[in-house]
Amino acid sequence: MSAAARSGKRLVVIPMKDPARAKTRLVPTLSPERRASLALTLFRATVDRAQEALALLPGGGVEIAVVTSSPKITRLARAMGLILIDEGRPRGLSEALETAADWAAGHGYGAICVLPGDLAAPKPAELARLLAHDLSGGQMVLCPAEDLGTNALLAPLPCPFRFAYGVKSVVAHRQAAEAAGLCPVMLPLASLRADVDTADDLQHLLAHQPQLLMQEAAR
Ligand SMILES: Nc1nc2c(ncn2[C@@H]2O[C@H](COP(=O)(O)OP(=O)(O)OP(=O)(O)O)[C@@H](O)[C@H]2O)c(=O)[nH]1
Ligand SMILES: O=C(O)[C@H](O)COP(=O)(O)O
Repeated sequence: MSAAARSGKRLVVIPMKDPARAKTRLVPTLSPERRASLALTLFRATVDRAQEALALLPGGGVEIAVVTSSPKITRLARAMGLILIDEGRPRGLSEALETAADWAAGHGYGAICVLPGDLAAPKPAELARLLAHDLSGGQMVLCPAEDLGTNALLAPLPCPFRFAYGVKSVVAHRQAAEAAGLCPVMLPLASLRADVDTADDLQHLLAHQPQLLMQEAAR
């Protein structure tokens, strides 16, 4: 497909570390094997939900990519039929996403939607609502996490501000987008408020989505 034909298209980008280096906040709670397994479970669940969301959208204007430096995630993403973006040497989440946004702009996509790979249970209908959001009038969209992280972001390409993932990043992203002349819209989607970072998040997942962890054990 030519760049011109893609300009109305949107790219969902899921950033993913190597599972062996992931979920370090759970070091006191889980063994290295279980941390890696949890990271993979959450990644697969996020991809599945994103694929279900795409099926709800008419017209096929959205594709899914993974940005990673991990050989294991590269193999898995290929097997899942996803677009692969090589982040090169790992330099952090915002830098990996800058690489992905540059790649997407260079390949003619008109907008990027960043979804972290550790969302516990995003609802496909809510993801579809985000992915279909109108970006006319310079809008961009932020879905805040409970802890004021950024659990989803939809921005036009080329992206006129730099990513600022980290503590209270939704505030930083809002300010950066405004400073770049965009109009940030806060979209507090209920199923995108939680990700799985801490032992408390994991307890919540076990209490409310035990089937997610059982599916992985059965693989
Ligand atoms: N490609 C890429 N993805 C990253 C990087 N850092 C974090 N991620 C991904 O971004 C999402 C949110 O990551 P974090 O919560 O910051 O990291 P985590 O490994 O899940 O957990 P912690 O180690 O406890 O911070 C997850 O899908 C991570 O795999 C990075 O440097 N490169
Ligand atoms: O800005 C953020 O949301 C975080 O850096 C990435 O998400 P998490 O650490 O809350 O998973």
